[in-house]
Parts: sequence; structure tokens; C-alpha cells
Amino acid sequence: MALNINQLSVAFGNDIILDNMSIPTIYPGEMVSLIGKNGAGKSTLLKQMTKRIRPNADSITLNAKPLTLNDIGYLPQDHRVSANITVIELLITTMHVDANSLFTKAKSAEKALTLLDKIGIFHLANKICSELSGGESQLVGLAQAVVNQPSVLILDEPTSALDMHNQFMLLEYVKSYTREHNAYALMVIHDLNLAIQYSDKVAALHNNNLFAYGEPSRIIDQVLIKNVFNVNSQIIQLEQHPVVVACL
Ligand SMILES: Nc1ncnc2c1ncn2[C@@H]1O[C@H](COP(=O)(O)OP(=O)(O)OP(=O)(O)O)[C@@H](O)[C@H]1O
Repeated sequence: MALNINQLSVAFGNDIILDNMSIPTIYPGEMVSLIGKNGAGKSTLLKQMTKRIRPNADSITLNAKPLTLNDIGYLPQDHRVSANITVIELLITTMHVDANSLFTKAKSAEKALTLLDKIGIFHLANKICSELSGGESQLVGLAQAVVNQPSVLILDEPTSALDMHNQFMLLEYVKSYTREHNAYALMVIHDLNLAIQYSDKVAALHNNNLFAYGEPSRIIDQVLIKNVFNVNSQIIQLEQHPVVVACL
């Protein structure tokens, strides 16, 4: 059981974004954060994972088979739902329910409400999607991404619109989902301290390739931060976690 990304290349015209990039095997139950400067290719990598057809199907595999759309739940960057339907209706629709069966529909509503409760957004069930705030929309996007219980969660900056409490609430949910379902979570996170706290492994992308990969406490240090972000920093050790403080 493993998720593999091997020899992946992506170019837009003459611009090479990912150059024959491989990531070490990702194991069930693992949360992996992608870090790197703006434009490094993090979203490009995640978008490649959500493609129906890839030029080289073997470049991204789940249990040795090409990753399919059925395997994944995807929360894109800046996710917004513009539809004039309620959150619960959105989730039921996402579940691909047979519209003729009232029983199945009722079961789906129950399932969707349980999920909203688990994520901590039960109160949003009857809100209209197009009227949600940015942060509410991001949390609903997470519910939509997990509602069909995918094996692979692909989350592009899932905490970017969230307040401090909701950042932790979302990441705690992703952690429990990943552990309970033996799933794989790949997330782009800009906040290094959140990445350190919530990742089993961190993948740092730089110069069109993988710069470093491993447990956050082993790979995130002043040298990496200087090389990847061109920022001076200090690392403070707090219990087992390093805490990054940027310096001028
Ligand atoms: N459809 C496209 N056509 C042309 N260039 C693109 C396209 N999509 C992305 N790029 C370019 O590819 C590079 C990587 O973009 P990507 O969105 O993957 O970066 P990122 O690491 O996710 O950045 P950020 O942290 O700013 O979200 C950028 O230089 C971007 O301009």
C-alpha cells in the first residue's frame, strides 16, 4: 500500500515547472506538506494528481496502479461554491445519490450532517453556498472533498482563509480522517509552523525539483529556510517541535 510520485515532468510552453521530479514513497495514514516559495510548482503538482489523463500514467500511482479521480478528494486553492443551493444539498449532490430513492436521500442527508458535525460546521448545513464567507467556504470545501471517503486527500492551501481556531479544527479533522481511513493527505501549507505541527513528512520544492523530504523536525532548519525562501530565521525548540521565527 503506497502512493508514489515518480519522474514527473510538467512544462508550460518552454517553462519547465517540474523537472523529472520524484518524491519518496508516501505510506497510508501519512500527512505530507508541500512547502516552497510562490511559483515553485506546488499547485502544479497537486493539479497533476487530479488530472483524468496524464501523459505518463505511471508517474503517479496508488498501490502500483495509476491514480484515478475516484481515489481522490480535492480542495483547490481559493475554493468557492457559487451555486445557490444549501450546504447540505451540495454535499448530497456530491455523493452522486440516485435521485429516485427517497430512502437513499434521507440516509445521505444523515451522513452529510454527521460529517458537518465532525468537521465542526453543523451550523452551516442550511446556509446558501454562494453566501458563505471565505473561511466558511473553505471548510465546506473540505467536507465536499471527504464526503465520498477518498483514499487520497489533496488540499491546496486548506487553511489560507481560516482564523486560528479553524486552522487547527481543519487540520485536526484531516489528521483524524487520514489516520482512521489509512488515507494519504497531501497539502500545500505556507505557514511553516503549521506544516511542522501537522505533517508526518514535509516535501520542500525548489528549482523545479524536490529540494528536501522527510520528518519536519529533521529537515526544517535555518539552512533550508535560507535556501528555499531566502529568509534568515531562528529555530526554537519547543518540546519535540521546532518553531520557526523569521528574522530581518
Ligand atoms: N496554466 C498555466 N500556464 C502557464 N503557466 C502556468 C500555468 N499554471 C501555472 N503556471 C506557472 O507555473 C509556475 C508554478 O505555479 P504553481 O501555481 O504551481 O506555483 P505554487 O508553488 O503553487 O505557487 P503559490 O505558492 O504562489 O500558490 C508559476 O510560475 C506559474 O506562473
